[in-house]
Amino acid sequence: MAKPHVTMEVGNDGVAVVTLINPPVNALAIPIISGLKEKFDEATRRNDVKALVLTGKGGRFSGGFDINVFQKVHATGDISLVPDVSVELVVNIIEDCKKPVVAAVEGLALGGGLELAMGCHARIAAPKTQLGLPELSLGVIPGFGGTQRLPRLLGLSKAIEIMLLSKPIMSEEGKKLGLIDAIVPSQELLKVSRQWALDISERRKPWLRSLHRTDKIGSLSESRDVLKAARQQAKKIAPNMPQHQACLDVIEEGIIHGGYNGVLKEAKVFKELVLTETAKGLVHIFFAQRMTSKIPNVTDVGLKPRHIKKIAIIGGGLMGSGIATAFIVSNIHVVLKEINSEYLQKGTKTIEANVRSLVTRGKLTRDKADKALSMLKGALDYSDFKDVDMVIEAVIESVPLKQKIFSEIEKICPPHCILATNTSTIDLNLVGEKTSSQDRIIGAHFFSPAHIMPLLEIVRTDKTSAQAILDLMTVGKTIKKAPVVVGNCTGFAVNRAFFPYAQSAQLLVHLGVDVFRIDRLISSFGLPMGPFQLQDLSGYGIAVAVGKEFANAFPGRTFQTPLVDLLIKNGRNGKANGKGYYIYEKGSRPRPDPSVQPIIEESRRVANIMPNGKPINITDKEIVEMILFPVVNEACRVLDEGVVVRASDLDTASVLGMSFPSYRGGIVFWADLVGPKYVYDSLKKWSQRFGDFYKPSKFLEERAAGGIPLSAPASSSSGSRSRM
Ligand SMILES: C[C@H](O)CC(=O)SCCNC(=O)CCNC(=O)[C@H](O)C(C)(C)COP(=O)(O)OP(=O)(O)OC[C@H]1O[C@@H](n2cnc3c(N)ncnc32)[C@H](O)[C@@H]1OP(=O)(O)O
Repeated sequence: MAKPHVTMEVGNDGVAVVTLINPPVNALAIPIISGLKEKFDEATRRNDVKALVLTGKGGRFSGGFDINVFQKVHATGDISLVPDVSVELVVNIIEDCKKPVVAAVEGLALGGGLELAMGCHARIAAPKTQLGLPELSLGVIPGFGGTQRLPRLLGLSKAIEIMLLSKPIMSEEGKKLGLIDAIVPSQELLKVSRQWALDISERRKPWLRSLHRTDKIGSLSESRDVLKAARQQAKKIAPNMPQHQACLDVIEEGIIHGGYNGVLKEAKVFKELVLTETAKGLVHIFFAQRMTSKIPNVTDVGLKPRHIKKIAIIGGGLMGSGIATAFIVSNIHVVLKEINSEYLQKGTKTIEANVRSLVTRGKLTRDKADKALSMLKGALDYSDFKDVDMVIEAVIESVPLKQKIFSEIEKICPPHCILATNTSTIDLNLVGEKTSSQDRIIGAHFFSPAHIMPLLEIVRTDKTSAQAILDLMTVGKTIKKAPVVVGNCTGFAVNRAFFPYAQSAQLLVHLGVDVFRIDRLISSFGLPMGPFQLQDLSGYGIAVAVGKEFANAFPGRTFQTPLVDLLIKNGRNGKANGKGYYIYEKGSRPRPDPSVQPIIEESRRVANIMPNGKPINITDKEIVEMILFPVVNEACRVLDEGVVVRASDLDTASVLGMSFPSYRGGIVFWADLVGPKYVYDSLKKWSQRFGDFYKPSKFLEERAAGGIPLSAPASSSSGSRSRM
């Protein structure tokens, strides 16, 4: 592949077209930035150049500054790797250029890409071009003048919304708001941009420098009101992250002291933010998510994904109907099979409600909702299975039932059909034991609610074919899931690594710690809710069933709580019946229920594990660590057994499947920041006090002793096995 570079072609009309070339997204790598300086310098000096057009090759203007540079800064701590672009290039060379510069924008202009375009004197875009400043989602702020120019081009409120939410707009909206000067068909983009540039040079069109504009900013007091409201919003949406408030401070600087001072402050704050742990975590997750689509011997052996047009789902319960929803809204035909018409009707109703809720939340238009529902067909037998490309079984967790279903569908479905199960715990070899189609058997483990949660764990056995894995990965992306390929074991990667999460919380309660204190602390750490509220939400039946599975699979390191059974005995079933640890009332947030205390007390008496019968004394920090370090410990076993291809896959899976905060980089990345030795020492100390639940794994012990990060590849410590 050619190295990133910039070209310049000067036409007979006197327009120099400067083109960014760095496929696939023309990221602004260091050679691109130096190439831009060079070409602009040449164009300014040449007498035959009257005006410039800046564009990107391959139908995409630019995806922004090269994020690999951030990764290098994080690895080395050397911030000087980030070049000075905002003043040197965007202000001095582009915006203050003596010849007019027009940006010809197509496909996408994100981050630094849009910032370059905003430094130009006009912007012409192709239809449906994405425009945005998503830097906050990487833990930084726009650093090439975006915090100053965006508000000046389209007004403060909208600019803040685009930056705080990291949400791009389309060029059509950009045109209405004033960010884009004209929208023209892709094939005319360069022609119109050239003419526009000449028109500016001949004063037929205005020569505008965005940084100098004030017409859209409003009065100082209006701006302060907008900023105040935005600060409140930022506190809510990003409580543990520094970049949102920092972005607003920098915008304010520009409003009070002028755009140029704003740019100077922006450059300083940008560099400070690059070095934060938040930026490290978010940049790590950016690349980790993209790595999940690279599976050795699957995605690198020249296989072509087959097109999946029609699928069948067996079981219309909560999971089955959620999965069906995910497929039909992506225009894939679904046959939903149930055992009787009552269950089928129930499943269909749930799907309709799911689709309606997507419309209500603005995620789907009414037309698309109608189209989606027309892709669904109910069935009570297998007659519609003859031409399906994939079956996903989503019935209750019963081995004999699943075995029966798989031997039936093997006979009825076409030979290319993928036979998938949505089991969350059962060994896939058992599921497929009664078939001779082991190569087509695969796990498609969705997370509830399946039409919303982004993770799809693709579980493979030793016998699953590479083609089946590739097909499921591909259709997974079509239905907008993030597929992570994992190996076969109880709980697979996510539920396996996180089973100690709920159990450790239960253990702490039985050592005398308050349920609601635990939930508050875990929420403050950054998970959307604590373990007890989560248990209320997912229902106690699941907690009991899953608890048993893990106790059987991993005896000696599970805590079997008496509390859930007692809650059920007392008529509580969590959110489902409005009574759990919390009280659930329509229209109000869940409130801690004081009447649950006597049940907790009874459970403590039954478990009888408090040292000397007294509650333990424990700090807030210890509570968080005693809940999350056992997860790290199990994650170590997942890594050691090769259940994931690489440690960063478990990071992605923890963020997308368990809502572990992305700004902490995922479970393994976070543990490496905390330090394997510290995690090991803490677990060791607790195991001596509270038993084997906390006993450090061999993998953790070795890594801690050797000073090796948990994320280092398997060969970094001895004895790792592989299930992949
Ligand atoms: C100073 C400035 O203000 C700071 C900045 O500009 S920071 C950067 C701001 N820009 C962004 O956040 C955009 C990040 N990129 C994206 O959101 C998406 O990649 C995209 C919408 C541009 C394209 O999405 P999509 O077509 O699905 O392709 P996707 O798989 O994500 O990316 C394709 C490849 O480009 C790479 N890439 C995308 N944007 C990149 C960037 N800004 N820098 C480096 N590499 C980038 C990806 O890592 C991926 O590489 P791979 O093929 O080796 O895995």
